[in-house]
Parts: sequence; structure tokens; C-alpha cells
Amino acid sequence: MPLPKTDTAENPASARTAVVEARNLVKRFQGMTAVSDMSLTLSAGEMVGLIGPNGAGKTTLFNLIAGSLKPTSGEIWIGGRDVSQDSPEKRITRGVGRTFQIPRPFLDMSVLDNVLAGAQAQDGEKLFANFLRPGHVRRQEQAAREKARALLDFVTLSGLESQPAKVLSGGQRKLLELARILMADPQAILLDEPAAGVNPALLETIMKRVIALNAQGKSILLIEHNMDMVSRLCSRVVAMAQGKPLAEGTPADVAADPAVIEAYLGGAA
Ligand SMILES: Nc1ncnc2c1ncn2[C@@H]1O[C@H](COP(=O)(O)OP(=O)(O)OP(=O)(O)O)[C@@H](O)[C@H]1O
Repeated sequence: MPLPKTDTAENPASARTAVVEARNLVKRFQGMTAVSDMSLTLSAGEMVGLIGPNGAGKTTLFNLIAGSLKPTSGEIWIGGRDVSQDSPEKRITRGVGRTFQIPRPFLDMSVLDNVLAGAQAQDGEKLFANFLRPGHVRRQEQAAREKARALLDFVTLSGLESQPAKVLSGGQRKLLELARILMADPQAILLDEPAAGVNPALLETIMKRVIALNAQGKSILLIEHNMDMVSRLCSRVVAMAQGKPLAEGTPADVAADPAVIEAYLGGAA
């Protein structure tokens, strides 16, 4: 696994490989424009914060990148390919995983089975593969279970693998969702407000796991209102307002930017 590159004069973020690129995205819903001319690049090994007042268009941008929404215009590129017309499932195989503000696990399914649900294109689901190569399918299922268990260990939920997901707290559900998307080995991870509604102890665990994933080389785009978390995790922050980029730079510079302060005050008014 490659180590993340540091941002230096010889190796500026702009010169690194783009893992995710949003190009001039526009999304209109019945006359209202949620995203208007938004461009953003997430480079290999980068951890970027996406901030902005309520209604700025951050989650809509995630939906456009992950494919649950189609843009009115503009393009999404993942790993150097135009995926604008691809389904969300196809984009997962291209290397993007996303979490939701409010995770939606299968509540009555076990924690382990919820993680296994994140495995892509298992041969075991295919009738012909089962019929023709049952041994291969059994080995693949066994490997998936081992991987799911290792991921549950990574997100500190091992002890709960047989429990139904409904017993998990909100923060634990966020960790479960993280394990589920990791089953598909995403190169880029989109995290939608991982700190929201999470108790401080679990928040530390989530932050440590996110740092560990980034140290493994995964690129991370983080929507977060918790500026302390953004400052601790991200070297670059993009601020959005009214569907457009408003400012970009270090967390301290963006937080002190008068246009950003004005956007938040306007949003709170
Ligand atoms: N499916 C939809 N239909 C109509 N309008 C929508 C839809 N999804 C989002 N919007 C509108 O688009 C705008 C941007 O919403 P979005 O959820 O992307 O903002 P956000 O920056 O993620 O906000 P928050 O920080 O509150 O989550 C809002 O005005 C929202 O009401």
C-alpha cells in the first residue's frame, strides 16, 4: 500500500494523480439550483474537508459523485475515467465509497452480515458460478467473512459481530458503515458528517480510524461542521456556499476568510 505523499513544493497537490474530479457540476431540482458550477479535485492520498453553511450543496455534491443523483450538466471523473453515466454500483467498483449523514444499516441483520453486504459481485450470488464451481464460491465466501471480521476489528466492533445492527449506537452505526464500504476496497472515501451526533469517546475512535485509512493511502473527502475535526484531519479545505466553491486553503485560512464568515452568518440569519 503506498504511503500518502506530503504536500511539498516538488509535489504540490495539483501535480498528483486525481482520484476524484468534479468538473463544472450543476444540479437543479425543479427550478432550484442546489449545485451551480462546482469543480473539485481529490488527489491520491489527500484528505480534504468540505465545509459550508446548511443548504450549501455539500451532500448534493456527494450524491453526484457517488452516482445516486445525475448532474444537470458537468462531469464526474473517478480514477481518470469519466463515470458521469455510470450507476452508483459501477462507481463503487471504480473505487469510490461513501457514507451517509444518518447511516441506514439493515437493522435486523447481524453486524457481520451488514459488513458482508458491502462485498461487491460475489460469485456466490450467481447461480451458474454456484453450480459450476461450488468450491471456488465457498472459498470466496470464506475469504469475504475473514475480511469482514478483520474490518470489524479495525473499526472496534468485533465483540458485536453476532448482534443485530439495531443494538448499535449512532456512532457505532457510523463505524459499521465505514467497515461495510471498506469491503469494496475504495481508493476514495466520501464521509458525510462522521462527527454528527457521536459521543466524544467514539468520535476519537472514528478520527483515529480515518487517520489510519489515510495513512494506508486512501483519499478522503470529508463533509463536516465540526471545525476542530476538520483542522485535525485535513491539510486542505474547500468551502462551498450556494452550490459553488467559495474559498480554498488551509483550515485556518478558510475559517478566517471574510467571505466564508459572511456565508455562515447569512446562513444562520
Ligand atoms: N432531492 C431534492 N429535491 C429538492 N431540493 C433538494 C433535494 N436535495 C437537496 N435539495 C436542496 O438543495 C440545497 C442543497 O442541499 P444539500 O443537502 O446538498 O446541502 P448541504 O450543504 O449538504 O446542507 P447540510 O449541511 O444542511 O447537510 C438545499 O436547498 C436543499 O433543500
